[in-house]
Formats: sequence, structure tokens, C-alpha cells
Amino acid sequence: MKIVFAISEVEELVKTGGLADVGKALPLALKDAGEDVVIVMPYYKVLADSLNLPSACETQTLFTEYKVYNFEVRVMDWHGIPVYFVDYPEYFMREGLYSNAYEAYEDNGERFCFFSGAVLATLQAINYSPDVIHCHDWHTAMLPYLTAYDNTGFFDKTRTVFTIHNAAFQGVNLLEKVPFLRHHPGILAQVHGGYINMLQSGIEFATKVTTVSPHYAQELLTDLGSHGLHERLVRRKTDLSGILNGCDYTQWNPATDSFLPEHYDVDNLLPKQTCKHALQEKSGLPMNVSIPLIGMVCRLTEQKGFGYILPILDELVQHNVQIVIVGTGDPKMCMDLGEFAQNHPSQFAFINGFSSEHAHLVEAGADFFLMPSQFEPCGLNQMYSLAYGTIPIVRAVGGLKDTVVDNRHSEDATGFVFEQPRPEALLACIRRALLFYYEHPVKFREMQQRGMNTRFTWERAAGEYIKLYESMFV
Ligand SMILES: Nc1ncnc2c1ncn2[C@@H]1O[C@H](COP(=O)(O)OP(=O)(O)O[C@H]2O[C@H](CO)[C@@H](O)[C@H](O)[C@H]2O)[C@@H](O)[C@H]1O
Repeated sequence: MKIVFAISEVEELVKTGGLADVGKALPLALKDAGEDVVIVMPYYKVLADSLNLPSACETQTLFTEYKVYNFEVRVMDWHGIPVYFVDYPEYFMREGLYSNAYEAYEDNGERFCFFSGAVLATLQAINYSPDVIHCHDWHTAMLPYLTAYDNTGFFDKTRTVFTIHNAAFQGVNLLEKVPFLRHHPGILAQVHGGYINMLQSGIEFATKVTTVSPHYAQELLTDLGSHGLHERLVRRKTDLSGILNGCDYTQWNPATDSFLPEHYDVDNLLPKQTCKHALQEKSGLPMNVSIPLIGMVCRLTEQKGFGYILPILDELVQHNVQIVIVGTGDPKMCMDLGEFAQNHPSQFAFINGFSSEHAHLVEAGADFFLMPSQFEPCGLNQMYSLAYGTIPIVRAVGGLKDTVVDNRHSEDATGFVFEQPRPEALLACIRRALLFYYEHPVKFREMQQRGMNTRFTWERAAGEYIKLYESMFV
């Protein structure tokens, strides 16, 4: 099948979070399974500054009543997949992808609605008539709508899949602020109180709607879990499914990881201690291999559970434990974490930056990985942790529930899980984990090994997506 990935981030090219991990791994797995895949994404400043790509076709033009958009289409071959870039400097030659520091760009709705329209124009310009356009998150959520309203005949056979990676970001914009869509023939039916909700439109118009874990698919049918979108999702229930993300074991493998000072595997975990030393050194913590070390790498937002973490930090450091948090995001959280690190330099380190090297070192050097998320559509770091013998401490939500087995309930436990969305529940869970570390070193080692032997492959996920694509043509 001919499949187009319309996506905002692809790891190796540009990344701010987990969307990029999927943007790399899934197209590659689909290609390996024999599908014909093409990626279309914006030509962001970081790309324009580092790549000098040729045009794939003549300058393209899109018209609306308010504006004429002239843009270039750039192309590169990336691991055997053609990647087409929409080069429109007015919208994409900016320092951040979606924001300047932490302030979202006011015209994000317009930028990405234009991008979605430009995807369709690009496909026609390069004469690539897809079976499936696979859209991801709010950035490309208007594509199913735009495809349905396309009147060129070029996409008559095309089906659309819309994957929700995070229902909290919905792309809600005043229609007035989106000149690209203001006079689009069907747009008024999409407007409520003057606003369009891009995610809502994706849910309504896509042939199939997916999300990134089975459990999150169930949560999306509830008011709380869907961030208010449940009624729409319940209406599309028969077309909604959850396909668990995978772990890219070519990139996340402690036996080959080039960021690590020493390599290890399930049969020889000893060099993990060298990684722990390296992590402690790099984070400015005392180099002590016997003290349990809890790591965390994430965007700093409420989603990741800081509402549970911050209130318990004082009590947590009463224990013999070290904590390293690597992250960027909410300025207030950065300040709180930075202050706490200053006051507890021998136990708590906060690295305020986006660093793949540090992220890999945390996965390898920590004993536990913390992911007490408020909600978590899938989560990738808990899978990376399992692969590195680093025991996840997670809340029982979304994909975390699908991937980590709690030690209270099973001989096959791979981690520590808590349910209640409260700081005390997190604290009790961490205490349970620390006790286990100190009192059951043999069982702790067995739990690490069980995690390392667990496999969440992209090959499996790609197989499920292919079945879904095929189901749209029967
Ligand atoms: N400061 C930093 N330095 C280096 N690397 C950093 C970093 N901060 C984050 N990362 C990396 O970004 C990725 C984050 O992935 P997640 O799936 O955990 O979260 P995210 O919420 O962004 O993704 C959303 O989409 C994904 C993909 O579907 C879902 O799994 C998830 O639940 C959903 O919220 C990981 O590769 C992580 O290592």
C-alpha cells in the first residue's frame, strides 16, 4: 500500500517529545514490512539551517480569500524513505517548533492548518496518490476534513487514519485567526462559539481513529480521560482502537548504546554499575553505587505527575536515595526543581535541558525510573527502562498500565504501580520499591531481568497498523 505519514516531528530530524520517536520508528517498521511509505513534515528552522535540500517540484501556490501562499517542497532520502518538507519560511523559520520559550505561537492553528493543506498540494505536485494518509495529533488533525472536501478527484480512493498521541492538546482556535480555513466550504459546521477544535475534526472525519495503547483507547471514552472529547469518541467507538507503541531496540539497547561508558546485557548486569557512576558524576551527585538512584526524563508538565512529586520531595529525601530529573518545560516547575536541587545537592539533581546523552545515561545508570503520570497515552520511557534493567515506578494509567506489571499482583512483576492520583500514593509506592531494593536483592535482579526480556516491538505495532489499513478497503 501507499502510505503517507503527515507528522510534525521525526526523531533524528526534529524532536520535542514522544511523537518524534513514533515518527521515526513506525514508518521504518512499515517500510520493513514491505509498505511504500512517504513522510511529509514542515521544514523547520533547525532543518533549514542544517540541511541544504533541493526542491522536489516547482513552487506551489495555495489561495484563500485572505492570502496567497507560495511554498517550496524540499525532499531528502532518509533510510530509504522519501521525506518531503513543506518550506514556508513565514510559518516555520522560527526558533521553536510550537512556541517561543514556553509561550505558544498565537498563529499555531493557522500554521498547521496551512501545513495540512500543503500536504495535499505536495502529494498532487509529486503525483503520489496514497491509499492511506496517516495523520498524527492536532498538528495534522484537519487533514481528514481537508481530504474529505478535496474536489480534485486525486484523493477519491484515499482513506485517512488519525492517531491521537495526546488528547490534552486539541488545537482549539478562533476561526478568525485561521485565514487558511476561514472560507473553506464545510468549515462552519466545525465551528462552535467561534472556535474550531482540530482534534475534534480529526475524530469526526478520519476513516479510522487510533490511539497509542489499548488502555488509553478505553480512557478516551470517558469524560475525564478524553479531556472532554468523549461524546465524539463514543460516536466513533467502532472505528476507534488502541495500538500499543513499540520500543526501538536498535536505539535503546544497553548492549550497543553509544552514549554509555560500558555496555551490558541481561546475562551480565555488572557494567550497569559503571553507568550508575557515570550518571552520578555527570549529575554532580556523590558516586556511591549502593544507594538506590531514581531517574526521570520528561517534558516538565502536569501530565507527567509533578503535582504528585513536588509535595513529597521533602519526605523522599529523608530516605537513603538519590534522584535525577532531566527535563525542560514549565518555568515554575523548573524553578521549584532547581531550588530543591540547590538545597539537597547530595541527593537531588535537576538537569534543565534536552539531552539525548543524559536521557540514555539515566536509563542505564538509574535503578528505578519514575513515571507517575496523571495520564499517559502510551509512554515510551517505561519501555526503554525495562530494556535497560531499570525498574519503572508508574501510575496505573493508559499505556503504563498496559506495559508494567506490579510486584504486588504477579510473579511476573516488572515494576511498581500505584493507582490513586495522590502524592501519598506515590510516596507509598516509592517506599515499597526502596524496601524491595534493600531487602530482596536477588528478587530485584530477577525483576530487572524479566523487564529486559520483555519485548514491545515496532514490528508488532506495524503489523497491527497494516491490518487496520487493510480493513478500510474491504
Ligand atoms: N529533556 C529531555 N532530554 C532528552 N530526551 C527527552 C527529554 N524530555 C523528553 N525526552 C524524550 O522524549 C520522549 C518522550 O516520550 P513519552 O512517550 O514519554 O512522552 P510524550 O508525552 O512527549 O509523548 C506523547 O506521545 C507519545 C508517543 O505516542 C506517547 O507515548 C505519550 O504517552 C504521549 O504523551 C522520550 O524519548 C524521552 O526520552
